[in-house]
Amino acid sequence: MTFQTLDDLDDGQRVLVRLDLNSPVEDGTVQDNRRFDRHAETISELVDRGFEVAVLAHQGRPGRDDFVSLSQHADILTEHIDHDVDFVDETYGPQAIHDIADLDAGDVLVLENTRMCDDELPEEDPEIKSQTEFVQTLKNEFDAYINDAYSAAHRSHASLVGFPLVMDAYAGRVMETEYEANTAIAEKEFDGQVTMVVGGTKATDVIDVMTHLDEKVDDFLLGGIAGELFLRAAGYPVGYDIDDANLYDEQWEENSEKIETMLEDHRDQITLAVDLAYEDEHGDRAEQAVDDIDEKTVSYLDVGSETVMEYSPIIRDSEAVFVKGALGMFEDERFSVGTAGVLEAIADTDCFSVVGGGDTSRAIEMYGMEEDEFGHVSIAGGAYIRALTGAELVGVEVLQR
Ligand SMILES: Nc1ncnc2c1ncn2[C@@H]1O[C@H](COP(=O)(O)OP(=O)(O)O)[C@@H](O)[C@H]1O
Ligand SMILES: O=C(OP(=O)(O)O)[C@H](O)COP(=O)(O)O
Repeated sequence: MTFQTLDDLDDGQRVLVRLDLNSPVEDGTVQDNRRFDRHAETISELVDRGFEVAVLAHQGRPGRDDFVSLSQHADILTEHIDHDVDFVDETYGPQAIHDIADLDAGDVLVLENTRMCDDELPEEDPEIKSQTEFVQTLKNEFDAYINDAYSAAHRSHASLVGFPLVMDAYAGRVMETEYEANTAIAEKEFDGQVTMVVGGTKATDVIDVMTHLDEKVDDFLLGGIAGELFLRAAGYPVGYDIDDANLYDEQWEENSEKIETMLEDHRDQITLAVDLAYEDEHGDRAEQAVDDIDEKTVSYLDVGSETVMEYSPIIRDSEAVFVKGALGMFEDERFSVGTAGVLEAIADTDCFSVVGGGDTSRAIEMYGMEEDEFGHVSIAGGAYIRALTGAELVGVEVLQR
């Protein structure tokens, strides 16, 4: 490992710490999850060592329902570290600078959602990000920058790649452990069948990575939004938006060519759902074989039971299984059949497994499984599958300079 860690940092300094607290939001309420647990270890260590700590993090994407303030995150973090965490509703404005100046040893202050600043997005070269007003203003307030956000390290955003170019930069404990685990996993070789379960809502991330994993992975089992897009490419009348959610059409525009090429060149490596589940007029789960769908009139929220029956033996025969993204909206028990079914099949075998994703890893406890039934549970989704390809993550690269 070539980056500096908290072991290289003298106690008691004023530090700017980038966490990934990006969480599911239900009806405006931020849901506690494994990311808080893991980052709490880094923050607790900094508090115990007398650092003055300001936290940078993002939540959601502009224009989506999950794009909310970090005020609730500060409260959740308080519970996890059993120590007061303050919040200021600015990222680098005058009030934020004032509150940062007021920090004493052991204080923790969460700054507002980085994605509320114009400079944070879009993805640009680290050099450009390092010159933004956001980075240039905050850098003067701190002795060092710590990046603990491995799960966001595939994004070239200001708060992730700008600071290491203009400040002393270190990896936090989560960055360190996730980097070590995922790099070792990427280097593993398997004699037997390697399976990747691909779901979730961020189809663009997974499709891009799938095109680089076709030699490493023998079988991709599809579900979630990516699964429906693949079904669309295979000629089924699904995989487009029928409401305001904007889950499918934009990602279809971005990826349709890649999906069609994957289907043409690697059809034998791709297993698609044979049935899908939706909410019927009584509010119950109903299932429909994909061959019987003439027109998409409902939102499909899970893969069906037949699909789980087809995926389970493939998992049982695998030497390694990688999961990225949920097969359905598992937070609602009616639509947990696909995600819980696949995770249970993995837990029941002695294959090597990795379950990744801030959201997906929540399903483990939610459906009565234990973390130690899996080889590695990563709080990263897109970052970990990108690491599997052997590619460096931009946020890690800048720490290694
Ligand atoms: N068919 C679907 N419709 C709506 N949401 C879905 C569907 N399938 C999966 N999801 C949602 O995907 C989320 C996980 O997406 P994503 O962020 O890509 O994965 P992760 O957080 O695991 O990286 C879950 O919260 C789940 O509710
Ligand atoms: O949740 C995240 O990624 P993940 O869903 O792939 O685990 C990261 O916080 C990155 O968020 P983004 O995909 O909105 O850039």
